[in-house]
Amino acid sequence: MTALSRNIIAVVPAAGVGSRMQADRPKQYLMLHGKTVLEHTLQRLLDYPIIEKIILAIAPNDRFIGQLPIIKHPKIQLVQGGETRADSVFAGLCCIENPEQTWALVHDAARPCLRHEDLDKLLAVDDEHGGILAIPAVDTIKRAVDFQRILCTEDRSQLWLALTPQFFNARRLLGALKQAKEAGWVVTDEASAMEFAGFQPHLVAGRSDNIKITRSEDLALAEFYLGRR
Ligand SMILES: Nc1ccn([C@@H]2O[C@H](COP(=O)(O)OP(=O)(O)OP(=O)(O)O)[C@@H](O)[C@H]2O)c(=O)n1
Ligand SMILES: C[C@](O)(CO)[C@H](O)COP(=O)(O)O
Repeated sequence: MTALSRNIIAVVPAAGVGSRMQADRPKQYLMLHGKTVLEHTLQRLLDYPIIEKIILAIAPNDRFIGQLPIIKHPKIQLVQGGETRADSVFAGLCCIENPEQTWALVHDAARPCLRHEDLDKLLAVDDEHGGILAIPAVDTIKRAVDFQRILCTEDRSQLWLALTPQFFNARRLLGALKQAKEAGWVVTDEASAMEFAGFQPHLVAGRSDNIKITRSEDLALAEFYLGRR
């Protein structure tokens, strides 16, 4: 299948509670430059023309989404998320009408600083393995024992930190997520399900400012990054 013949649909998991943020609301609804984190993320995807549709997975009890005018955009479809991030992604993928001909671009709602230059690089991937944005490890990495004592230092020359978006043929990803769940395999990103299914996704070097807003100290950094051209 050539890159030109495939449809591209974004799936945005946004059904988390943001427990590590310890805020008064889920972190995707915290404000940066007068807009919610989710609005920033959605706008980055809406502004990238070859993304045909955005399937947004939200929590069943989400009481904030209705306050965001952006969700009225014709390209955005809401779906109920699940217990885990992988469940939310799976629910979004199930809304794709033609998964054989569609590639899913899965991107965390909590990563609002995504740049189109990284999407250009990631969307060049079009083989069965798919690919993810990632950054090579730049710090020394330690493996710990139970009481946070150093067990050993890892060889970081082949270690990368996975980001999102992660980009896969939707039918293959649906099958991989189903297979991993049935086997009780813990899936923290889409690539780990694809790996479990025997694929070796490409690592596409991305920008280190594509941060995931996780803890309170990440907000100021995200605000700084969003303020830059
Ligand atoms: N059941 C879940 C859990 C997470 N997510 C989404 O997956 C992304 C990455 O997850 P994470 O950063 O862990 O978000 P939370 O689960 O909300 O954070 P925490 O683990 O601190 O509770 C977020 O956009 C989050 O909204 C989701 O759609 N469904
Ligand atoms: C998908 C991800 O952002 C890749 O690094 C990460 O695995 C999400 O982890 P989280 O604990 O659900 O934030």
